[in-house]
Amino acid sequence: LRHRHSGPEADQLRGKGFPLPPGPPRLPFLGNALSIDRVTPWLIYTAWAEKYGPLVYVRLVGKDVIIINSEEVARALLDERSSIYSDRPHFVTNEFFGLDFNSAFLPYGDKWRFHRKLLHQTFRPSSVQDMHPLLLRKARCLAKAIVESPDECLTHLQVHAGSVILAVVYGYEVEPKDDRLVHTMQRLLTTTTRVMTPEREVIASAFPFIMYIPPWMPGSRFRRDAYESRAHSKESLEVPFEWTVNAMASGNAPHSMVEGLLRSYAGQDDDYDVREVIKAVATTAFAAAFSTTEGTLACFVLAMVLNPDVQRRAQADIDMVVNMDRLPNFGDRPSLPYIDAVLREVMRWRPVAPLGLPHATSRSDVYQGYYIPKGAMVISNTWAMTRSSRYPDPEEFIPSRFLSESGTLNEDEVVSVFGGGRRMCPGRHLGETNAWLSIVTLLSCFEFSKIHDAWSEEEVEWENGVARFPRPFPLNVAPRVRAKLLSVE
Ligand code: HEM
Repeated sequence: LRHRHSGPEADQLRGKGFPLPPGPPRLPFLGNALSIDRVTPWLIYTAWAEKYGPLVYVRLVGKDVIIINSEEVARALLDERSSIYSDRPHFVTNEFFGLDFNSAFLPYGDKWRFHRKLLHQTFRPSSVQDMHPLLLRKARCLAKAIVESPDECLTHLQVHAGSVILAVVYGYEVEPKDDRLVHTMQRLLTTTTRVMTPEREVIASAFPFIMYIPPWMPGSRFRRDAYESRAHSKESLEVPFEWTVNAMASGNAPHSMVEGLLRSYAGQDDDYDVREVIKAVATTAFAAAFSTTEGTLACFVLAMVLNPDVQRRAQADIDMVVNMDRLPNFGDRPSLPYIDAVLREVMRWRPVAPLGLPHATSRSDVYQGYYIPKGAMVISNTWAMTRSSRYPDPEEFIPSRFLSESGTLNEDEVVSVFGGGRRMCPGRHLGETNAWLSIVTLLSCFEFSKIHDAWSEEEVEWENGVARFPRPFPLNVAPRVRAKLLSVE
């Protein structure tokens, strides 16, 4: 976290006697940050919420950290005071590991604004609508792959996630197995997860010299990791981008984010090197979409395995609306509110980003009498928000909580899972449109069930990297009648 000292304005507020929000007692340097359960910190933050309320202050390794535990406070601060709450904390490891190209880590300012503009151009609702034919084709490919090897169902979800985003961003069609570009891009995510740990950030910011230890000295692992990470980062920025540039040069590039942006910015002078920005937003989109998409679908399959009644009801609805001689498509969406309710409940029940991405304050503030320092890291605890009193029995999977009495969808779109304010996920329309189609296609073609009655969620291991979601777990996948349609498509 870059040290943004409290300025005169902050001192004035502090001088007026506003207290910091309540929180746990001050904890020792290093000790506390490292003792916070790194695997599931949101559980500790949620326990603090019960004790201290919706706004918690904690000082972690010498930094101010504000934790927002309720949607009401998130809206009041992240949305309504977005000019203060839209910065990101500065992690020294981002630059060191070559990850500072990522739009999601940029400080609030003009450069970030330009990235957001390009992201919006590609992922706004009307552009996502143009992607419908591509998404339909991909959902059917996924279903076909599962028919062919149902035992690898969860791996197919991963391939599907990569395949959709590489087609959308670069116009690239992946090979069904061992695709070179998928490996390149996956390497970036694996390295990011391995090197970008809170421990490393704590160590690097406390002992910056560790980043300059020569490769032959003890303790140089840090630096060797950095070489590797920077190489992967460069590769994932350059290789797929070059693929699209070459495809454009040969006149057969399909429409994609990179192709569209290169065309619309061709010959335009700007304050930024537009080609470099296009590379950066493209790799960012891949990194942000891949695990969140795979994760949402893996949580969906887990929910179906654990809740056969929900699965039956969802399938009954589909079978009523969609004739057995065809597969569902986007036109069916308004007639299938329960499927949207299932999707919302998946995102609420096991949010793939339980703490979102941290924001930071760009100036000090006072909220409900509490002083919020400038430069504080602001964590939006989505886990707590998706377990609020608005959702009785929050650990139960109950899609009907999103339906009104007449069976239509209610107003609650669980927006907290996409973050808030000006930093809210720009890929949410694509994320949820693709998830809806994948879910409805899977439900129409397959029945998912436990391998035996005693199997429970406790046996699931969780991926805790860029996103949180179940690692492949054993399950039965049986084709339904509609799966036959896939072979004639
Ligand atoms: C279900 C799927 C997804 C979920 C749950 C999700 C969730 C999130 C969350 C919680 C954030 C942090 C927001 C904040 O700081 O307040 C975020 C940021 C972001 N997401 Fe997503 N996301 C999903 C899919 C996608 C997709 C498909 C893309 C791109 C195509 C994408 C691109 C981004 C980008 C670029 C950011 C950084 C925004 C910024 O810093 O300005 N996401 N997402």
